[in-house]
Amino acid sequence: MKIDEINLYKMNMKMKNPFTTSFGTQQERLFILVEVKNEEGISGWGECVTAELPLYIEEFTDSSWLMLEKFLVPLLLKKELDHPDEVHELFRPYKRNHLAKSALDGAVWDLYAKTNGISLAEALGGEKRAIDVGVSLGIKDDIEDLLSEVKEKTEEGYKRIKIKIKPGKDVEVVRQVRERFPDIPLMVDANSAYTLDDIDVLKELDQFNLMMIEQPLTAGDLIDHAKLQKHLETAICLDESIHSYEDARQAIELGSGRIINMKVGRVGGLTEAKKIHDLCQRENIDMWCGGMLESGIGRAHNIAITALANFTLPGDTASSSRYWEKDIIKPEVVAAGGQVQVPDGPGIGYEVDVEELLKHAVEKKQFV
Ligand SMILES: O=C(O)CCC(=O)C1=CC=C[C@@H](O)[C@@H]1C(=O)O
Ligand SMILES: [Mg+2]
Repeated sequence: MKIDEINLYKMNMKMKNPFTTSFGTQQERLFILVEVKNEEGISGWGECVTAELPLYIEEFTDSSWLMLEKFLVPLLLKKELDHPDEVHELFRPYKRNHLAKSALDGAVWDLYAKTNGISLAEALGGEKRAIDVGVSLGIKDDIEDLLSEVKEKTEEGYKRIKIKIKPGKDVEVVRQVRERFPDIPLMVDANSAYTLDDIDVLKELDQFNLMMIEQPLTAGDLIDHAKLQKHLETAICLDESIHSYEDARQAIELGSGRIINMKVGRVGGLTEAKKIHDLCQRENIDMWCGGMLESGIGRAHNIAITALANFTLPGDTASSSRYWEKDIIKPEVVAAGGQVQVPDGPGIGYEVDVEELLKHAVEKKQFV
């Protein structure tokens, strides 16, 4: 397939509700969509899941826009490719910038699947017809707001509830959730808000039968997580510490955690995500697919990768309606009974609603 045209769209979409984590609050999502077209005019779509500020990772939307425009698009434009795996190799000379790389990687995978008349899930080797999904709840000022959201989402059938914690909003919050909901599958995500000095607080979480404690310590750390895991009954799940196959290999060897939250953007795309999946499958490391408050295009990619067998735990791919008044795909992603059906149409399996997309595009750039 020849990448004949590439379009970048800088998007500004307002989420229904603010989303608060240990490092800040988002409601206006400023991110990038990328479209790659072949000579027949077929489009593949990808999403660069940056935010306006570099709070979760060092990349941010304006930096990724520049990275795409100045370095990555010129490498890919007019290239003849046999397989999407070649994109990862093309981009290798430039360091990191994984969210930007992932957007183009994902768009080429979508185009490849479409031109071969298969679903993206099938192209990746996924066989699930439906995936189990959970939901990630932001930090709330009032515990009653959190408890009512846990009740609402549990009644909607989500297969697990993820709540955010940070110093001062941790043990007591989890205690009250557990007292109200003693049996629900429950996990916490600390977004690197703790250090080994907080080991006593983190050990107190062991009493709540949590599925996992996600990324308690510094982003990128493997050593201290390995030390901490030895003191915890609860599994540590790594998010911001796993940016590549190499990170995953070292984390497994060190015992830094027992679960990996796969975010396709964080690792630089579907090709690397698949490599990490296969490693975790060989090493019996549980995985699930994390979310980055994506639009429907990013959600579609998350559904496709989650169709692979070693995505053994419910991920963050909740319904479009949890985030958006109106998503930019048709149909929207719908979680029913804690499951999302894996589309079997070509590529991502959803139609991109370009008219709706353009309403939120604050900038567009075409490369031909
Ligand atoms: O997309 C979703 O619903 C998951 C959102 C979520 O939990 C996160 C999004 C982006 C970065 C982080 O704040 C956090 C995470 O760490 O998973
Ligand atoms: Mg996380």
